[in-house]
Amino acid sequence: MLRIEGLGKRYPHPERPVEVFSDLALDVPRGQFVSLMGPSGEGKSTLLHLLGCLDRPSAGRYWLEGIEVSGLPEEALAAVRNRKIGFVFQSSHFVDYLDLRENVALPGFYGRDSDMRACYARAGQLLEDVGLGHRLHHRPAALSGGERQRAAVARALFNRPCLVLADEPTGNLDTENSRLLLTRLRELADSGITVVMVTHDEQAAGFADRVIDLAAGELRERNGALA
Ligand SMILES: Nc1ncnc2c1ncn2[C@@H]1O[C@H](COP(=O)(O)OP(=O)(O)OP(=O)(O)O)[C@@H](O)[C@H]1O
Repeated sequence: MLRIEGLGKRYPHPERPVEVFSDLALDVPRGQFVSLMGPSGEGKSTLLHLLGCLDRPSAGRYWLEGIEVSGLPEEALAAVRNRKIGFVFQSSHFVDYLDLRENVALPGFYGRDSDMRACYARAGQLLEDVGLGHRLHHRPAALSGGERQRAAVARALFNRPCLVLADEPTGNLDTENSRLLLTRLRELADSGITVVMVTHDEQAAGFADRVIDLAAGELRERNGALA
């Protein structure tokens, strides 16, 4: 479902370019939940950005659902990003003057689906699925951190992505809110959506099917095998 080969990323700098990694390989089947761990500064977020088509690799190739996205022009890449990938970050930002349901429906207004009633119905259902059905008309600022992160998952799912990328999604959450969020990510994977999550938290990683460390420019499976 997701495959990278010889993937490299170098951030340019006039004096000292930063070579984060130069040759990563990884294969993730559909519906697998992968936790990406490893020491700080080794390139986990960088890799997640590449997988999310938010940035381009300096070397190597990337396929998503059989399409080589690393070779696509900017417009096509943006279409892949919008249609196939959902994002959840450590601190999720919402549009303050829109209510929760409008925020979750927002990706639909930019996309193919311009039927606003259908968009709102879908947003409402997604919020219901994360236990926020009673907060549809609340402003994002009125929500707790845990509720906001769950709403972020609802928003990430709006365009029916095949891949959800999460960068330390439980970083600011307590144990119970982390559990709720991770349970939802687990359910997504079980329903066939591929999930890649960066985390520093061993307990969070335990919700995944597979734990991979990124260190010293290499991806290494927790069982010791090279990814
Ligand atoms: N835009 C940039 N320009 C230059 N260097 C960058 C840029 N973004 C990241 N880096 C560097 O790339 C390396 C990897 O950063 P990245 O944020 O991917 O690591 P990480 O493993 O996610 O770290 P952490 O666990 O602390 O979040 C770091 O040395 C960082 O300083």
